Amino acid sequence: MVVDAADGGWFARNTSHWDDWSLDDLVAAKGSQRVSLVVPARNEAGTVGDVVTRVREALVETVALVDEVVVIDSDSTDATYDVASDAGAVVHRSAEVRPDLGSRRGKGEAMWKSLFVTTGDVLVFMDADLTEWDTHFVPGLLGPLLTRPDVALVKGFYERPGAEGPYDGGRVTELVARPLIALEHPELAGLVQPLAGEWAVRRSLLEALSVPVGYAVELAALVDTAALLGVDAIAQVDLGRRDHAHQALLDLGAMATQILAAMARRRGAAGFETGASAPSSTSRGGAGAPSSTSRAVTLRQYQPGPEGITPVEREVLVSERPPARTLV
Ligand SMILES: O=c1ccn([C@@H]2O[C@H](COP(=O)(O)OP(=O)(O)O[C@H]3O[C@H](CO)[C@@H](O)[C@H](O)[C@H]3O)[C@@H](O)[C@H]2O)c(=O)[nH]1
Ligand SMILES: O=C(O)[C@H](O)COP(=O)(O)O
Repeated sequence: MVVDAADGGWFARNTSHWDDWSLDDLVAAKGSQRVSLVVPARNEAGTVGDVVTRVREALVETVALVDEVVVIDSDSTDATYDVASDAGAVVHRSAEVRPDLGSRRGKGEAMWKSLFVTTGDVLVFMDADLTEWDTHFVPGLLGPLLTRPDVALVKGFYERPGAEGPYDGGRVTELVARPLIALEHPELAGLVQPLAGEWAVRRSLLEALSVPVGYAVELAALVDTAALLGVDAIAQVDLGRRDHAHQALLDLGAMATQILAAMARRRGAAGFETGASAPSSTSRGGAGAPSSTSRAVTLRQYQPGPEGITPVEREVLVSERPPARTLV
């Protein structure tokens, strides 16, 4: 096992395997705590039903480890809501949760909104677009949280088939997240999959964190947890193997922009201080709600067109929601 000096031995202290605990152990350790599985989903009608059905059968009906399966429908235009509902999930449209707080586009927004409609002391997040996975992901993620009071956030990791082989972390992971960690947060270098969408967190922690509305939610949660509680409040679990739907390269450019913006904000970079607009950005007022300034960066990319290379611009939201506990 590799123990990276950069992480101060964190990997060796805080890495487990999903079958280190039996389901019986976990149900006993859970006691009176409540566990919510939260699945943020945008246009995932093809896969969300399978995720919900299998988790319900294995972990709600057969064993009482999960108390509720909640899908947050993130502005889907397909049948995600109905498919998830038919599979037995409690489904909420992100935009309809706490409408007084306004609505933003993005996965982080859906996860933040889940805090207002779930009852769990512990929240487990899982992507809705999984194509290779199993229900042991959920107990695996709960293991350290239910058995170690010092742990507040647990990340999953897995083999994931990619262009570079089974340990390819993913394009944004390898080209953006790991370099950022090496440069600015070496204490997190032991995280095998820092961007994994499969993670678990105590409600008390997530309610204390600022949450980027888009794809920076994962890296921001790690950085902020380490700052708030120390890096040993984070653990990780080997979940085996996972595959998912892959985004196009240009879409991942938007994801990378969101992650870079969240890290720029955390280092207090010019233009990203709290209360400031991002440079080269448009700022739009947001329905008068608290935390309502919606910030966007213009990302210019290029695509071939009939008359040659054509610029294509997209507005990438880089807003963050404030700690939910400040809004109750
Ligand atoms: O606006 C959105 C976009 C996505 N999703 C859902 O979020 C999950 C993950 O989204 P996806 O587009 O599949 O992300 P990936 O390209 O796979 O990105 C990886 O890396 C991201 C950055 O850290 C993480 O947020 C993801 O969970 C992780 O799977 C899926 O269930 C989506 O339906 C939303 O709910 N709202
Ligand atoms: O983790 C990542 O970098 C993103 O999820 C992209 O993954 P992919 O390159 O496997 O699509």
